[in-house]
Amino acid sequence: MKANTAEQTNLHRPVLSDAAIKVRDALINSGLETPMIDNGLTNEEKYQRIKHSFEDIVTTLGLDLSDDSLAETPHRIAKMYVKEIFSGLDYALFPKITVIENKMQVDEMVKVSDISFTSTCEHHFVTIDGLAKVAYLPKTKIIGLSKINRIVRFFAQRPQVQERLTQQILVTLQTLLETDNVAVSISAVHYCVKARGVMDASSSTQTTALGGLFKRSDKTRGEFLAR
Ligand SMILES: Nc1nc2c(ncn2[C@@H]2O[C@H](COP(=O)(O)OP(=O)(O)OP(=O)(O)O)[C@@H](O)[C@H]2O)c(=O)[nH]1
Ligand SMILES: [Zn+2]
Repeated sequence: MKANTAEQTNLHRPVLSDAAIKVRDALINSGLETPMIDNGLTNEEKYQRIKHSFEDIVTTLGLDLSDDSLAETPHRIAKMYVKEIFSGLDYALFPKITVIENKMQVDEMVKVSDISFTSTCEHHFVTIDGLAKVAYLPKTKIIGLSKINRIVRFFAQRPQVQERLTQQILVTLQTLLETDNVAVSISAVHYCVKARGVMDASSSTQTTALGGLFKRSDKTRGEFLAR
């Protein structure tokens, strides 16, 4: 679906930060971008269409949309999709990144553990509940710690597969920190495995993405993988 003219589309398009543009380009170039199409829709138009589609789904299931508990459900889902659980599809919402020069010449590992997130499985659109661990060896740049959590959350707010989420966080930090020496590990419970289908309530999935020294050096990898 195309908007009427390119100019009209651009009017609705917020300016992206330099960091968001760099990260988006790096993901496209590495083949790790989420498969997306440019349908030219504004967030308001997306909300309206999703709301309308969910009215259809709810009534097709035979539920009564005039019931006061259900009446607002299509609105709630549309709002949740666009503004909350899939908001990471919109690079205009990429977190403001604070990167500072490594004047203190830190060269030992910076590691952030137990970053909690929820995401959504792109095969079934149900919850993924996970913890991420992220580390890097500073080169010329140091990143504000909370920005690591925000980057994890941003990419989690998309329909995802865990392997891609892990790699997207890796490439994003490599791009912003200008070093290959980054590592990401995620442990997550997939509700498409737990709450439906095979109905396994106890399994979890571990994925790891390693760059530079984290891949090449047993010692660095060991230090990252240890708690
Ligand atoms: N590799 C990977 N697979 C995932 C992830 N999330 C869900 N899946 C799997 O995607 C697969 C989709 O398989 P299908 O056979 O097409 O779907 P299905 O019939 O609903 O499969 P079941 O879940 O086995 O009932 C399932 O095996 C899911 O467990 C993920 O993050 N990574
Ligand atoms: Zn799934």
